[in-house]
Amino acid sequence: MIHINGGKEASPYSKTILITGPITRADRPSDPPPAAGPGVHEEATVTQAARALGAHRRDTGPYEEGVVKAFVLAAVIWGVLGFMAGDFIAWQLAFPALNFDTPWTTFGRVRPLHTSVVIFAFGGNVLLGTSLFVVQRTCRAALYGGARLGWLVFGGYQVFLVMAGSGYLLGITQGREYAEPEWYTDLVLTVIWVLYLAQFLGTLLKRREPHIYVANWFYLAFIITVALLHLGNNLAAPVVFFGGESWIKSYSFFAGVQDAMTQWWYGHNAVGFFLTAGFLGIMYYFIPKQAERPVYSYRLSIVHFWALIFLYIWAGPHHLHYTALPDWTQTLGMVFSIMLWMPSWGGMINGLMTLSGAWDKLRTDPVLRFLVVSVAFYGMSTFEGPMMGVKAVNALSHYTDWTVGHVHSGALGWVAFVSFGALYYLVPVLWKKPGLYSTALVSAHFWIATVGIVLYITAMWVSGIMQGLMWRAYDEMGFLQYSFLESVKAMHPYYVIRATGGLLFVVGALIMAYNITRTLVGPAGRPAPAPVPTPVPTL
Ligand code: HEM
Ligand code: HEM
Ligand SMILES: [Cu+2]
Repeated sequence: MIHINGGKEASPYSKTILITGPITRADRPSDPPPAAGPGVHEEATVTQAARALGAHRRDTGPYEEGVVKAFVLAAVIWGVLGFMAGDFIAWQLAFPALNFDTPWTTFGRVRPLHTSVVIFAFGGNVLLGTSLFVVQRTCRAALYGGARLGWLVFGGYQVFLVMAGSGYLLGITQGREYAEPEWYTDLVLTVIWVLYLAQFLGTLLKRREPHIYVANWFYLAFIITVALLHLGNNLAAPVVFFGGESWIKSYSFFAGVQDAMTQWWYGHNAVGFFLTAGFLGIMYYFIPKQAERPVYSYRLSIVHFWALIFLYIWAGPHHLHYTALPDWTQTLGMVFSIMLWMPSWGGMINGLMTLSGAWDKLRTDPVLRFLVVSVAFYGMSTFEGPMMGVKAVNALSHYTDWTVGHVHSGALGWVAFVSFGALYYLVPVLWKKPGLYSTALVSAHFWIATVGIVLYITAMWVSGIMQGLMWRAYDEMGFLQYSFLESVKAMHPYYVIRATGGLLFVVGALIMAYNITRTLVGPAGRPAPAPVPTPVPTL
């Protein structure tokens, strides 16, 4: 049934049609039949959620967008740099001469530079930018703390990134994966993160929309959990407090296997909350917006949220199978890894099925293609992950390139693709352009990057499994059949393929940077092709 404003679902938005029930053909004869599935039955929640999601259609209130623009541009710049660093180390693995025999350019230093730039600089700027955009729009409230706090968070975060990245190249590291910065850089991040939390939470609290849209739940879980992880993992004592050459060096509060577990509690949950929960927030806002459809099932999104955050926290020990970690802890990690498959696929289904009734848009809208394919990659890597969490499988995959392939199907296919989709969505909206400079270039980016990912991960599957099998092969006398060096040599062709795939990914990102730049500086921008008329019933 449809209530025009003034019906029993009294709404502050005049002239707004609020749809509180399943749309039937009788209501709007031109509409396609409602999509099947739980979505159409969750009347109250769906209406609230759809209202939160669509709030800004009616309200162009004074949102703080300057800082969001800055995050978007920073993400593009850091992204290109981080992908280039990744491809550089990929070529180094194929051709070691590229280490150039200087300490600053060796694999050992550039590798953490790569991981930190792509995760924290590219991914981080995407997350901070989109979260500050989404929370304002879905809460119908301007940023708490205003532009001043926003710019403080933005500037402070970039300072942290430069401090961390330059430290790696100079050889300053505490050697904890994905948490390499030393204590003084950690402290800077702590302050910035608290300010960011205050800004996000403050905006939530002053919301004018009663419902807290699910994307904000995911963002909030990301912000709070990353704070806890950061504090727990970085508990360390500087060796010398004042003066001396070693003032930057510190030692962890933990020792031995406890230290290993702390690191992987952090490392695993950095994947779960930085690379997953935050980006699911992006999925839940940008896919419905770009597809112009409501989320497939709002109820599933809530089950998805609680199941995911509850299960993720326990699976960290799968990074330490067959180590000194007690056996029961490893088994716990394995069991929770397998259970994680379910909420992950719940999320994937919710994202994909949001397109029900709008699949045809994939033909004409490459931005939506990025978003949807990212969810497919999310589904793939969250199937592969639980499988690799099984001890018997991990016995083969651990220490091999299979792990690196798994990482990048998540990182390139899911994290980077969903980010590209969000960035392409945001640029015309933020800069108030009729559309992107070129949809054809978005399509080119999509295909080039997709081929790049496929080359990357298939090469890693082959080389990873080959490594694992070569390392465990014995001859009839019981000796190892291959020396380590033989396995390294066997990897060479696959490293070349991976680096070529990486090059394609970089080319794609440069195309994006060009397209976005032309959109910003060019004449008002070429209008996007007229969208295929689609009914937008429940938004
Ligand atoms: C052009 C794109 C990229 C290329 C060519 C690339 C290449 C590489 C290479 C060669 C390594 C080292 C692998 C090893 O030690 O054997 C690596 C590690 C890593 N990269 Fe990338 N990368 C790219 C993009 C990304 C992105 C976008 C992310 C995250 C959002 C990412 C996250 C990581 C992580 C987490 C590792 C560490 C993996 C592990 O320890 O298992 N990479 N990358
Ligand atoms: C249900 C979800 C997932 C599970 C159960 C899972 C499980 C695993 C397992 C078992 C490993 C190998 C540990 C080892 O042998 O050292 C691993 C490594 C990794 N996974 Fe996942 N994974 C999941 C999803 C993802 C996603 C979506 C991403 C990226 C966005 C990701 C990023 C990583 C990274 C970066 C590593 C490498 C860590 C390192 O050794 O440096 N995972 N994961
Ligand atoms: Cu993990």
